[in-house]
Amino acid sequence: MDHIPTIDIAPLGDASHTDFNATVQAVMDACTRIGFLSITGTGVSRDTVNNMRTCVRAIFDIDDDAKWDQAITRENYRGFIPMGFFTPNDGSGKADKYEGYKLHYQVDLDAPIRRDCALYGPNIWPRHVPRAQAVILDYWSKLDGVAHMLLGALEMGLKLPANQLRDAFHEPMTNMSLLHYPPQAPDDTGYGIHPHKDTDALTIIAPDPVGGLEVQTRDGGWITPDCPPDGFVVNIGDMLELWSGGRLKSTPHRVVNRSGQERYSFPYFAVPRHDVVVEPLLTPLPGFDRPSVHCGHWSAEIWRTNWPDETAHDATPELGTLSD
Ligand SMILES: O=C(O)CCC(=O)C(=O)O
Ligand SMILES: [Fe+2]
Repeated sequence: MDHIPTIDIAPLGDASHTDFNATVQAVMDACTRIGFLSITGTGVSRDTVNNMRTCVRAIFDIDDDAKWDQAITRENYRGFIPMGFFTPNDGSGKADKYEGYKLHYQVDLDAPIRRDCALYGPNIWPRHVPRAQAVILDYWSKLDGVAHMLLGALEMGLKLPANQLRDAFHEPMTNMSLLHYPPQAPDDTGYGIHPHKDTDALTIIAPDPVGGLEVQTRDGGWITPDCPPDGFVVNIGDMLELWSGGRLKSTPHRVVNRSGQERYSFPYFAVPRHDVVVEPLLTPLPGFDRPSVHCGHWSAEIWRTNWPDETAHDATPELGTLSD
């Protein structure tokens, strides 16, 4: 059976560490086999994560009416995402059972990069939780560091030139979703989040102790990552799969909240800069044949096709679907 390993990544912080190469290899094995791993030794404290979880809970703890005037719009995919907004494109019509709050890499309104890509900009910070901006940006910068370390290990494991991946993440389109999943009744056949693959490069999640994340194995079963309380779950998204010519695996996963408790999650999605074109950096594995992805166009398509009345163009990248 496939297995999601727990790896202490502390040795990655020091190239002369005796366990450096073994840690790179362990990360590679996980990413090439199941595409998921749990990590410890990140240097991100339990207090940082708990602080973030408390903040996320407070953000959702207001009346629905107040959420609507800080909600996402077609022009700006930032702010509250109402419960039931996202439905899977499998025709089942069953909406996912979560509400969200969308955040993107923070830049000022007058930042030069906005002249090249208008998707960049300031976030909508929740008015009712004044500390949210500081707490979230602190968490975000710590996860930037963790992502950087993992990307360095993958460069080494894939035998790419140093910084080839990491250089794509200056002024990135990295984003976060704050998520609240109400408990689902035992006989509820729906999902918190329906089975999907992540469309980004790399996702990092501090799992809610109430559980609920499930990962598909190669034989079609579902397993739950084992993650220590101070750990994070990491998974490869479609962009790293594409960069690696199919070596690193983007694996379907889903959320079902049968805990009887409220579940809060705040995935960090590492996405390269707008002008990066993701295409294989190595000869693709036999049978791996995917079109390249322009990060800015791809992000614009995600923003547009979020809306139920917008349909994908022929040119919409086939990322994140379970059909390919
Ligand atoms: O909430 C989680 O644990 C997973 C969320 C997820 O898979 C996603 O937002 O892509
Ligand atoms: Fe996901």
